[in-house]
Amino acid sequence: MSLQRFISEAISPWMKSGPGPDSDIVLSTRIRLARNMEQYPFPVFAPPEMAEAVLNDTAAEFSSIRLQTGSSLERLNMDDLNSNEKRVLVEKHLISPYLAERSQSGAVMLSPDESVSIMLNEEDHIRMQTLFRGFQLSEGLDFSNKLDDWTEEKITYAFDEKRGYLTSCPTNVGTGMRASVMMHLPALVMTRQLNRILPAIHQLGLVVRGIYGEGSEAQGNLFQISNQMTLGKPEEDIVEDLKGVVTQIIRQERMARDALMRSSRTYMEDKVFRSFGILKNSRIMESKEATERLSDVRLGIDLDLIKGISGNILNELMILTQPGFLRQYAEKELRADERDVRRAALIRERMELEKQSDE
Ligand SMILES: Nc1ncnc2c1ncn2[C@@H]1O[C@H](COP(=O)(O)OP(=O)(O)OP(=O)(O)O)[C@@H](O)[C@H]1O
Repeated sequence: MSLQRFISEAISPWMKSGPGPDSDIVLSTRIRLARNMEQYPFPVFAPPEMAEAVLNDTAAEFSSIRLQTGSSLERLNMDDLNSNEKRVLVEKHLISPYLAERSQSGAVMLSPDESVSIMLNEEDHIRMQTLFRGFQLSEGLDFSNKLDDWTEEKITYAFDEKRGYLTSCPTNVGTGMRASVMMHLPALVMTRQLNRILPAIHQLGLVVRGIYGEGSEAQGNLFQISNQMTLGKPEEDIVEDLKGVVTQIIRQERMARDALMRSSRTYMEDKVFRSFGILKNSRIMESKEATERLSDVRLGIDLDLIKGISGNILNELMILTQPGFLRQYAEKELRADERDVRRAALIRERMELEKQSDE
């Protein structure tokens, strides 16, 4: 396993193993735990030699983990990567932009299928991320708890009896957990119902973010919904509350899709097949248009209008057509207009491949 493997394919192996529960609407589930070591200052306050000690201590422990498949985690030091390699890892959601900027004493430990990513010396000493196909909050929490228990046997966490796990940012104190689902909600957007639902979600103590997390805009009708509160409730209750809200949203998105298909089937077919045709034929494609068209095609696949194309196309092409990946394939820096040409070519190529594999 090498760096090349992690940055050459847009779609992580964990995404490829078939659809997950409710994956017509929930693309993936993520659990993130923030943890710190008791004996060292938090990363923002740690002098370089202490940051290095944190990195060496934690990386040594995580290297000895054996996952269910018998595989181990691979360490990538930020120092050893060039800026585009880091950008690609950010585009794949495997590291944060913050870690990418922090070259000294920052690292990530990745499982071969990329479902486990542990950032070291990010905002906290340890940020453990686990990703799952579809809607799997309870399964995700179970697995993260196992990873956390295993780590806690080796590393003494900064923990306070009253406040729970101590973290750099006060918004993470307590459980240190963010549980989230990435949802594709085109019908709720089209019927303008999401504008009504979003404020209600906020009132329930949940956050809605775009595809690239905090501060990112919603693109391609993809919305990440996660817990805001980390204090005062056990992890299981936080996850149960989130599950309840997500289940409701799934129901409403399905009802909106059904209603649109009943009332405006021709309009829906036109929208889906028009985007499909444009993606298969364009010579210039801006990223905003690409994400919108890809969302239409994914909806077409989920409504069974488009057959023989994998539902993963949305996740894959959204990542593959980001600037870092495009640069990686071009093997040179690209201007924005050159990127648009390459993006269109890549999408056409990928669509052609899907067609061939269906024949
Ligand atoms: N359910 C999910 N499936 C796939 N990727 C996700 C999911 N949830 C979040 N992500 C990705 O994880 C990255 C981090 O997200 P975000 O900034 O929201 O979380 P965080 O780092 O845990 O946040 P914070 O530091 O604000 O607590 C982003 O790239 C985001 O798109």
